[in-house]
Amino acid sequence: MADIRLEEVSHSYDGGRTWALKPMTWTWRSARAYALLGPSGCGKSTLLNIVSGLLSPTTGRIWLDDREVTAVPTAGRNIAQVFQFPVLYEEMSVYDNLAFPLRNRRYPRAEVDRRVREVSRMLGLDDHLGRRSRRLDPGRQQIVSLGRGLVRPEVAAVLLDEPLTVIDPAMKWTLRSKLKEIHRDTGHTLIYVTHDQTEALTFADEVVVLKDGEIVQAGEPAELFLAPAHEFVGHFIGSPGMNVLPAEIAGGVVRVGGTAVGRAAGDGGELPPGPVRIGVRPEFVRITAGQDAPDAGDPAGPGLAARITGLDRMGSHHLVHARVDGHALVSKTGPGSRYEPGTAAFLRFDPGRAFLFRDEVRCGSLMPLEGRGGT
Ligand SMILES: Nc1ncnc2c1ncn2[C@@H]1O[C@H](COP(=O)(O)OP(=O)(O)OP(=O)(O)O)[C@@H](O)[C@H]1O
Repeated sequence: MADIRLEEVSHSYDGGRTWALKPMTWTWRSARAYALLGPSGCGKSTLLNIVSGLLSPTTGRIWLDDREVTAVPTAGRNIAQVFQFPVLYEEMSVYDNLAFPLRNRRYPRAEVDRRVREVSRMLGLDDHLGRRSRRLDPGRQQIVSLGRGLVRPEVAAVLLDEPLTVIDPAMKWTLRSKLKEIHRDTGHTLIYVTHDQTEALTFADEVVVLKDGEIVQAGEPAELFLAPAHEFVGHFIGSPGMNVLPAEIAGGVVRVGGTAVGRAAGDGGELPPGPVRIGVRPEFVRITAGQDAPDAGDPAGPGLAARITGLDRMGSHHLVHARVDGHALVSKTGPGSRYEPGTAAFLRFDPGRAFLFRDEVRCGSLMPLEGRGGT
């Protein structure tokens, strides 16, 4: 196994008019499980095909540890790839399909048998080993494809391009946890492409978020949720996504309308005055109204004046919709909360959970005003 390092790798399909991948320097570390997450057309498959060697990058170099493989074709890279739809020899048995990548590389017969049976057991294929692949339903065929990707013990990485698309939803959960188990057992480097945040967050040690051919953030699932580095990550991950509220910095204080909501703490030093956007997830917006409303003497201040505009009862929680200074905001509250549309309310943000963005990129955090507990 090896680290896979991309150095200034980019790709254009139209001679440089548009870029499916913008110059990217990034290392996939050995033995980690990655999810490559992003919307349709953001460049996920392009990136994967460059790693596997199916596609030659327009610029840049690719390394497996200290061996450069930019010009090495797929077969010489020792990387397995599983696609969205089954890729099998339909006339071969399931056993022979699983054995194929090993026999092709001249593994000893006993080793072939041992690995095939191991993978078959892990993926629940034991009862189907003798059947012809074309006789299986498409879901089971895809599981065999997955097995073919996982059967070789020494691959540098297994690349999975939306591999569970044809699998029915109930089976998806089982297979995803199976993949995690297999990852724990084999220590393969896995790169799993998906546009589904749940799939990415539940599967990966590290999630790499791609937008318009660029990595906008990479980190552990909790990091992406708790501290989005880009507004896109705030919107794309989370349900519903992060709220964004236009504000202004003056004298180090952040104001929404006329109300001071906190101090600006820059990620890389003091933030210059001017417009900024506050990003805060619905989970971290506290809403108070009616009898719960803070009185004027509350040392934390009353919070941001808002008006409740709607309530969605979601079963496990409520989504309270409000308007603040002409902007819509959502708060996630407990299932028993009673907020009446049309009533006045106050909003506060959990300290350390509201961030400041300029040009969509995080530039700082919203800190409590001196001597106050929060917004
Ligand atoms: N063979 C090709 N020829 C020309 N343009 C292409 C080709 N393949 C992809 N593209 C373009 O490159 C961009 C990135 O596509 P890519 O398939 O890598 O994205 P993706 O994130 O994998 O999308 P999806 O989730 O829909 O598969 C898109 O604008 C797409 O239209």
